[in-house]
Amino acid sequence: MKLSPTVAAGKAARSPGLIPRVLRRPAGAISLGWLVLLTMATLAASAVSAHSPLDQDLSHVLAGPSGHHLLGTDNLGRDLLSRLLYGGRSTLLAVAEALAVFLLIGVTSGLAAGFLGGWTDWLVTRSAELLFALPGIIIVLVVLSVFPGNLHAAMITFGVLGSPGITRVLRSQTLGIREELYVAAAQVAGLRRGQIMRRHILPRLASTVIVQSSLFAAVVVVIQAGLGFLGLGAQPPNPSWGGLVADASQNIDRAPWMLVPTGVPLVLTVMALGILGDAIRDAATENWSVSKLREPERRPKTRAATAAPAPERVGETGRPAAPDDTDALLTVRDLSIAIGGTPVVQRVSFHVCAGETVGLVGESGCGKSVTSLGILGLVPGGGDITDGQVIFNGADLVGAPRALEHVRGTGIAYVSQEPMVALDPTFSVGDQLAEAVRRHQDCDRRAARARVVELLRMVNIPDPAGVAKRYPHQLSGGMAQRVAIALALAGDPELLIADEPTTALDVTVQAEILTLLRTLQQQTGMAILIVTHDWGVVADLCHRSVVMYAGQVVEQAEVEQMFSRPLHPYTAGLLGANPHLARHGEPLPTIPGTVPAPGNWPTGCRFAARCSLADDTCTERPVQLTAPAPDRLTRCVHDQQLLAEGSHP
Ligand SMILES: Nc1ncnc2c1ncn2[C@@H]1O[C@H](COP(=O)(O)OP(=O)(O)OP(=O)(O)O)[C@@H](O)[C@H]1O
Repeated sequence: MKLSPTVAAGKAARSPGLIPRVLRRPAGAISLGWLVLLTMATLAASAVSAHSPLDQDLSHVLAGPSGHHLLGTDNLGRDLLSRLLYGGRSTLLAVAEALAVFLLIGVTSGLAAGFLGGWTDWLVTRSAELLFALPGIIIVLVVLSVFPGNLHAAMITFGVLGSPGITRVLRSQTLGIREELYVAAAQVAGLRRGQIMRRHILPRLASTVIVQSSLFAAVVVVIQAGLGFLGLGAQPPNPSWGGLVADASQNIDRAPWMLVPTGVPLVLTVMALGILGDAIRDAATENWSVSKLREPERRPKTRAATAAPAPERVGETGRPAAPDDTDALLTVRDLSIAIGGTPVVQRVSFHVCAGETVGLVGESGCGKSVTSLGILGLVPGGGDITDGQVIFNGADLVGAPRALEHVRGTGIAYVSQEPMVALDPTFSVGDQLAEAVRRHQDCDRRAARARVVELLRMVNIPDPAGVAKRYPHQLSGGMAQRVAIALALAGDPELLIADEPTTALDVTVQAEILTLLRTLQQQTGMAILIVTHDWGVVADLCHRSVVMYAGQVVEQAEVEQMFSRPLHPYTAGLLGANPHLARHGEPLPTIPGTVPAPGNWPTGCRFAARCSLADDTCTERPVQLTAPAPDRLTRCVHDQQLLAEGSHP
């Protein structure tokens, strides 16, 4: 599965914080400075101006600025500075009211629609479209005609009518975040949906919320001033910014100066809110550029097998025979999965027994990751399980969200191929682990912290207390994978699904992680389903292996048997392409052709186009799995021939 790299940079954006980064921008600093100054001045109006906004001095009407009246007076001799500041209070109150409603509705509905999908999404999207279609300002005028002079009602109405804007933005952002693996990891760990939205998605939306709020506040200031100008705001003699502009425009012939103290603050405030929104957006995104991402410790896939222990070690440990699936901890039975209506996994069956390690092997795109996520009810790309069963400890998890909630984290844990993406960038390692520990154990903060250190020690992290304080972006790839494993262990799972846990790691680190998994399995007795394309990993860790090709299981066997006598030409081809078997100076053997894409699967054997044994019988009809020998399953019409020949890679 391919993953977005953006999350890895998330925490990088925290240092330094958002406010210092906004202040580093001159436009941001000036805008914020103006808004803070204005807010403080309006709140402390009585201290800033010695005059009351209602006091009339008919001997000084329409006067210009003077020591006594710093901004002059209006046509009734009232102090303009005082009226401006007191009028600002009603503007601030209007902004606060409209913004509160705007955020309450917009954030809640956008988050819920994007994360929950389904009918919630449908309802929210349709409601937003309906609100968008309404003529906002006319509705506000109607409200004011029903509740004359009631600015609170007008602003609450305006907040409701403005909310679809932020709802749509947050919904689409949440749709993207929902697909990221750390959200899947939080689900796997058993977090409830409300907790995931609040703790893992909302923080990622914070900068968007601030930007949208700032832009909406600018609109509210304009609307509130407009209503005041029309005489629909604060009733005379109470001051309002719109009313002041109206007074100034009526006296423009006699006292043009009056427009300056009444109009300029309004214009500056609207501009400051707009510019501040831009500055916050720029500051929030500056550390998210891909160029600033820490390069993951990548390596070409072929080198993995070179570094991994050689297949000759198979069988050294005296592994058990293929167990009967009636004792299985996990039984996947005829599992079919479709994404966007296209089948990507078809009638996949296998099982994993307690304490056993099973390898799910195949080329890229064969459906290994989708199958392993499907087990946990987390099919990517909005896909669905269309058929089959996933039986864990006797209970079918398909279409059973409650059972899944109980199983995730404690029954089955998941470690992904991209640990940096699986960890939430907005929380420290210690916080994430402590959250997982407290979810699974009834313990206080202190006990959770102690358990965090113990877990980090279990995965061989040096200085566990120090590492607990770090954020994911401060970890190396190997360390992040150890933390991801520690997170998975927090619920003492019976089964760990590890999806290519070493793919994104450096060669030396890969071997350490594999050793760690083996040690942890010995210590805890948990079963492991490991998704891999690397025979070295299979040889080193697995008891049995399940080979997938083009969405189907094509062979299953005990690892020793599969290595010594593959009963499917695809398995034989994959084993033959093992870099360990390459002769010096000769090109690495490969299987010609590529895996057919979902939607383009042929009717007969899906491997036929690449198979040297293929004949007409292969392409006539779908090939069924057969058991040509005890504990062996293969999907090949030439199974008896392969068995008789004792095919070797
Ligand atoms: N989010 C998604 N949206 C659409 N299609 C997807 C999505 N994830 C996987 N698929 C499709 O499902 C099929 C199986 O993908 P899957 O990731 O399970 O393969 P894989 O065997 O695990 O390969 P890899 O090792 O590259 O992850 C592929 O054809 C892929 O295109």
